[in-house]
Amino acid sequence: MQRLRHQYQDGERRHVVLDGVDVRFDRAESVALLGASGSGKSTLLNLIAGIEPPVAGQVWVAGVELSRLGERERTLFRRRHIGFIYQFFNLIPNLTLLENVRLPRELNGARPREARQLALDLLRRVGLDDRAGAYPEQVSGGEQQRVAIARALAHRPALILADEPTGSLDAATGAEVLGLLLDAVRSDGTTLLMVTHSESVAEAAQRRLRLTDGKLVPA
Ligand SMILES: Nc1ncnc2c1ncn2[C@@H]1O[C@H](COP(=O)(O)OP(=O)(O)OP(=O)(O)O)[C@@H](O)[C@H]1O
Repeated sequence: MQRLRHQYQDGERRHVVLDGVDVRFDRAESVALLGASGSGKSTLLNLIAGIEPPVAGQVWVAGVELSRLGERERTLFRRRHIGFIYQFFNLIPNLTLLENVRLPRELNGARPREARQLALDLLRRVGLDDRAGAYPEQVSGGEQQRVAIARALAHRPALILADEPTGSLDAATGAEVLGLLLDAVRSDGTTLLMVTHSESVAEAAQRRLRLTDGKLVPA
């Protein structure tokens, strides 16, 4: 990302959230993003995902500068190259765990059999292949987050954006979920950028950055 700037209009006032953010993430790197509430962490993730275009500056992901893409292309790009993990899992409630995990692969055009096999492999990897036919509400929060990780990995993304992935889990379950994410970084060469308020989660990442006054600084 280069000289990223973003602001929101608040009536007459301009609220500058990002004020010249320059950063580069490498393959197979895990980065924790810290910052006070309202410092712009979610805004930064949205810009990196191409959900919102920055007011100024450039975002490059997997060799592509996102502002060169139209909105539909950005959606396809996101589906292909970025995995998302949220604090509250965001699984689709009326799909089974297996169906949740196979969906991204199918949206990217994989054959149903291939998508199913990969989804089963991923559920095995997070230790939940025996619950493949269950629905999200039938499993615990930690298990739902493990499924969300399997889902985020299904299309082999270059980048995983995780917004407080352990924020709603107890310490032991959070540590387990974090371990799975870091495994993906090591074994798949994925880049992981995760927002966290937890110092212990941040300590587990290779690099720690803090958003403060619109700038990104080492933490
Ligand atoms: N769509 C919007 N319109 C106007 N202001 C916004 C919008 N989205 C965010 N903001 C403002 O921009 C600032 C940064 O918000 P953002 O959600 O990125 O912070 P955050 O660091 O993720 O906070 P938290 O840790 O509480 O989730 C906040 O002051 C917020 O009120």
